[in-house]
Amino acid sequence: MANTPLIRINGITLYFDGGQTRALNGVDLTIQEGEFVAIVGPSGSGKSSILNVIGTLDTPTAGEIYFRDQAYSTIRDASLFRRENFGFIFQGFHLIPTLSALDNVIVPTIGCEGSSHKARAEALLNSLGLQDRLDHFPGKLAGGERQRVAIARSLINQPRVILADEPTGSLDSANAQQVLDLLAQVVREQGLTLIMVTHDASVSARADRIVHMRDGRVEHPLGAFA
Ligand SMILES: Nc1ncnc2c1ncn2[C@@H]1O[C@H](COP(=O)(O)OP(=O)(O)OP(=O)(O)O)[C@@H](O)[C@H]1O
Repeated sequence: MANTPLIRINGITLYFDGGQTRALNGVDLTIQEGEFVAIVGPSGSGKSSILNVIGTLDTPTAGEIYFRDQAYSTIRDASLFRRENFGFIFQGFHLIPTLSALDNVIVPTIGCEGSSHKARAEALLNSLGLQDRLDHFPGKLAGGERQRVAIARSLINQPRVILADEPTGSLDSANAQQVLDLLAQVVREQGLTLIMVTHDASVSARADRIVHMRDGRVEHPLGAFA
């Protein structure tokens, strides 16, 4: 594991509703390259919010985030930065119902240069055991299969970090286990960093580190706050 953190979060605050709702309240957190970090905490504690600001889906109200040495406040093209560095996996899969599994995986490459996206998507789906499902629409796939398509989609642009928000939350325990095994395997093989929000203790138990959140802050051992 590298000594310089991959991601450094300094005093991040995030407000919604014109300042009426405080989702994050001074979060400090560092994440090393190659780490599997589980983010846990009560509902409303800011878990999804921290994932969203790391992934540039939300812009913090105050504070700074660094990716290696690049400060987020200096990023000119957030969607390019996001596409180059992050893959996203959501609890509800977020697949497009009118596209096949293969086309769903290709969606994040739209507008990108290069011609090998389809071959790469096929290879990813094959590696996730979906070689017989390439032409299936999401409605014809089981939940575990849908999430495997979503994992393939998250990997299509060769990101450095996977941000997963309750990826097993809609699956029964056998499928959850299988999806988690596949995700952990691919992350390990490719040396990716995995940041995962989860309510499931059997999922967080597999992480290198568990980050506890409460009231928009990272809770440290002994009840102290960062
Ligand atoms: N887009 C939004 N607009 C307004 N308020 C929001 C928005 N997103 C989150 N919030 C609020 O910010 C706070 C933190 O929400 P967040 O979704 O980050 O928590 P969470 O820990 O992920 O919760 P859960 O486990 O229920 O998903 C909550 O009070 C939530 O209602």
